[in-house]
Amino acid sequence: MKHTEDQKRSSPNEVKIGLISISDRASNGVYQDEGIPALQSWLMKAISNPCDFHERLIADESEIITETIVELVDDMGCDLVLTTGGTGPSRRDVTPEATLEAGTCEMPGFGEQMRQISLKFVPTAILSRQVAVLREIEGHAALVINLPGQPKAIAETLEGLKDENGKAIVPGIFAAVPYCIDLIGGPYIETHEEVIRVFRPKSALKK
Ligand SMILES: Nc1ncnc2c1ncn2[C@@H]1O[C@H](COP(=O)(O)OP(=O)(O)OP(=O)(O)O)[C@@H](O)[C@H]1O
Ligand SMILES: Nc1nc2c(c(=O)[nH]1)N[C@H]1C(S)=C(S)[C@@H](COP(=O)(O)O)O[C@H]1N2
Repeated sequence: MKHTEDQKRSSPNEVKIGLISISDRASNGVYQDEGIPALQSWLMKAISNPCDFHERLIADESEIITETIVELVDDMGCDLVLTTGGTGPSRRDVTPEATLEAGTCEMPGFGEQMRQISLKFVPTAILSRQVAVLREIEGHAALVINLPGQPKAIAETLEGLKDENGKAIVPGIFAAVPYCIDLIGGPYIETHEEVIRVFRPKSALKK
C-alpha cells in the first residue's frame, strides 16, 4: 500500500469507512442523494469507535465504480467500504460486477443474508444481485459490501428485522462485520447493542 497522510489513524481504534452512492440521477443532480446520508447516519448511530468517513457520489459506470473502490481501499486506507445502488436487473445496474472486479475474494454470505432480510420487507428483494468482497493488497485489506439503492433499505439490511421488544428476528448483516474486520487485520469495532448486536466467538472478545 502507498503511504499517504490519508491512511494515518487519529487513534488506534479509528475505523476508516468508504461510502459510495452509485446513482445516475443523484450524481447528475436530478434528485438529491439520500444514499450517503442514510449510510452515514446509521453507522454513526451504530458504531462506538471514532470513524473517518470518505464519501463518493458517482454514476452507474463500471470502471468508475471499480476505480473508486480501489482508491478508497488502496489510497485512503479504508477498512470497510459500503456501496448503495445499482444492484438490480436494469442494464445500467453494474455495481456487483464492478465490485467483483475490485475484489480479491468473494464473501457470498453477505449477499445471501441481505436477500433473506429484504425478502421480509419486499418480494422484489429477489431482484437484488448484491455481493461482498475482500480487497487484499500488500499490508492492508478491506471488506466491501453492496447495499440496495432504496435509502430505507440501507438500515433494513444493516440492522435486520426486530420484534416490538427490539429482539432480532433476522440478524442484520452488520452483526458479522466487526469480526470479519478483525480477521483481516483491521481495528476492533464495537457497537451500541440497542442498534446492532455484534457476534464474535468468545476467543475473539477483547477483555
Ligand atoms: N442515491 C439515491 N438517493 C435517493 N434515492 C435513491 C438513490 N439511489 C436510488 N434511489 C431510489 O431507489 C430506487 C432503486 O435504486 P436503483 O439503484 O435501482 O436506482 P436506479 O433506478 O438505477 O436509479 P438511478 O438513476 O438513480 O441510478 C431508485 O429508483 C430511487 O427511487
Ligand atoms: N430491504 C430492502 N431491500 C430491497 C428493496 C427494498 O425496498 N428494501 N428493494 C429491492 C429492489 S426493488 C431491487 S430492484 C433490488 C436492487 O436494488 P438497487 O438497484 O436499488 O441496488 O433491491 C431490492 N432490495
